Amino acid sequence: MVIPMDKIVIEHLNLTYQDGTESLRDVNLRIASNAITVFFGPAGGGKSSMLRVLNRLNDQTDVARLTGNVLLNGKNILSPSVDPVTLRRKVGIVFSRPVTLPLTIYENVAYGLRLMGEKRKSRLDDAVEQALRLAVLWDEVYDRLNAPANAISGGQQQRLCLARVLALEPEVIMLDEPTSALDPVSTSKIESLMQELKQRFTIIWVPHNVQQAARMADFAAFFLQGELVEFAADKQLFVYPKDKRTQDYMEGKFG
Ligand SMILES: Nc1ncnc2c1ncn2[C@@H]1O[C@H](COP(=O)(O)OP(=O)(O)OP(=O)(O)O)[C@@H](O)[C@H]1O
Repeated sequence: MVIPMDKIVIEHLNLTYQDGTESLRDVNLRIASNAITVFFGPAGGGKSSMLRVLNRLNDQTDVARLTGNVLLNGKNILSPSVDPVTLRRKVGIVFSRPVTLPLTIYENVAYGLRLMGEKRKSRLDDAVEQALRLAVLWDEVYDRLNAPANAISGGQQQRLCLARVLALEPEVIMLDEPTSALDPVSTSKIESLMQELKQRFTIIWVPHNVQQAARMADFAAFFLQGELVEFAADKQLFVYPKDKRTQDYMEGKFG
């Protein structure tokens, strides 16, 4: 049996926004590599805030206080010495609606690499193809790489966003309700794709409902009003929740 390694260790994390909202309170959590960890729970629980901490997107929002440690490969990413741009290459994010750039399919994937200074066409071509293949989109778009990105379907655009992240060779991929705007067929494609990609990456997934949480989870964390209420491996949390609040949420007693 392979024992999962901790990719990320979160210790005593507290986050308060400038308006006084305490969106995370003393969160302690270990995120395993080569696995899918789901963060689930009702709106306002702190899941998106947690993702934004993990790649320092919070640097650009109105955070009043952020304390605690977030260790990635043992190094505290909250330290001022960590460059957020470098961090965001290692910890990529896909949002709930596909946010494509008003560029061609090719340029959407090449964008981050060009920003990093890559100019060699052959390198860019290889990286674009490889990322599109990993995102299982290559066969659908290889003959129209110069078409505008918004000419493909919503499900394809979401995989394009994933390809854009993959082109930067990340270590962690975070997905914030990535299928909430997609039809069931596209949803199922993204779900099975991520089950494949977990062999190579650490994946954090905010599902859009409990059923998806249970389908996807190798580890599951239930967030409620800024608190990490419960965390468990496998599907345990969905079968035997220990906390009454987790159980009530899963039974639909509150939403
Ligand atoms: N920029 C901000 N300024 C002030 N409060 C914020 C900000 N962003 C989020 N919050 C608040 O922090 C709390 C946690 O929100 P967050 O978006 O992290 O939760 P969530 O579990 O992801 O919910 P959702 O599913 O609605 O996105 C909520 O009370 C929210 O209103």
